[in-house]
Amino acid sequence: MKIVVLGAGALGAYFGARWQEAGHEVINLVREGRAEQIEKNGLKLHSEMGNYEVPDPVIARSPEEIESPDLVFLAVKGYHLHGTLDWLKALVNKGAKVYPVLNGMEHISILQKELGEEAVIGGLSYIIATLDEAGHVVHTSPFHDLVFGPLHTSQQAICEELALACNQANLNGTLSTNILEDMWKKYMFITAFSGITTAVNQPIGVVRSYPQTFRIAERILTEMKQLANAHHIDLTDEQVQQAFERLRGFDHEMTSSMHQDRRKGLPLEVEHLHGGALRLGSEVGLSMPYIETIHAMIKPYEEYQQ
Ligand SMILES: NC(=O)C1=CN([C@@H]2O[C@H](COP(=O)(O)OP(=O)(O)OC[C@H]3O[C@@H](n4cnc5c(N)ncnc54)[C@H](OP(=O)(O)O)[C@@H]3O)[C@@H](O)[C@H]2O)C=CC1
Ligand SMILES: CC(C)(CO)C(=O)C(=O)O
Repeated sequence: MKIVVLGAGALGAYFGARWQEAGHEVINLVREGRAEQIEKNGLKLHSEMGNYEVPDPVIARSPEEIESPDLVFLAVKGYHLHGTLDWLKALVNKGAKVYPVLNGMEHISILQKELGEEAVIGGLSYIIATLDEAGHVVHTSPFHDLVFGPLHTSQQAICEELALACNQANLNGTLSTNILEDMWKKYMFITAFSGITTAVNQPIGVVRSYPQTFRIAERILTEMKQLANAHHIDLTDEQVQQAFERLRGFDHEMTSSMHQDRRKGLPLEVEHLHGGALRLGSEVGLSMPYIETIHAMIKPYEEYQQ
């Protein structure tokens, strides 16, 4: 497959390198700063699942340099989504479908509105990855999972092609039969996990040792389940409990990517995740006091620089 990685940061560069390792054609469509970093330092993965250095990372600085793309793997932060729309439109006009892996849900309707419903595949990822000072990927989880599935009937073939590409690569790819439900399940989980760890500024083990604090995570899961139900997605109380058990089972030091960003003084995706949930709630007249409080607590750190 010919895959364009738009957002060749921690997650995008990781999966792009894995596809390239498996023999697929991968082009990193990047802005100037990242282009210079990759040209200077190369593209390396330091990974629990196997280190890898991309022999000749392919870089493009504009979609005009790219012919006949099959797929755009979109892995920017929520607050950078609008800045990618012109490049995405150019690539969709050249025939590409877009596979976004951003946490959250709001980006899907924005992308569908801007690019057309046929262009946007559903998707998500489970991985823990970050960039080091050289711009190399540091992958610290034993999982590196991609889930994707059609949001439009015309997308079955490209999803099957992607499933094949994932099978050939050193990663776990799943072609979902209900991608919307899978995305909402992750949205429910990440809103609670990133919300509580970022607001408290502690990893999950510390949160768990204060039952009254940990209970807030369960309340957020419940509010997200109600939100999903109000949007006709059939999440259940049992799935809330499974997500809560997952938080119970994490290692003491485990934390969310949003909390890692807070620790590094980087901008936070709170508006895309928690703000997005509140906007989706107000569309259906649902009040979500725990999410509203967590959103308000994290908001002052949104643009925080240490
Ligand atoms: N990291 C993780 O472990 C996980 C992340 N996610 C989700 O994946 C998404 C990406 O996260 P992550 O990889 O950590 O983020 P990073 O910040 O590491 O990478 C994002 C990249 O997007 C690039 N970018 C931003 N705007 C543009 C643009 N207009 N054109 C080209 N490139 C652009 C940035 O480059 P530049 O240097 O130019 O700013 C940066 O390299 C987020 O939504 C996150 O929630 C989900 C699961 C786990
Ligand atoms: C839950 C986790 C760690 C797994 O992908 C994640 O998505 C994040 O923290 O952003």
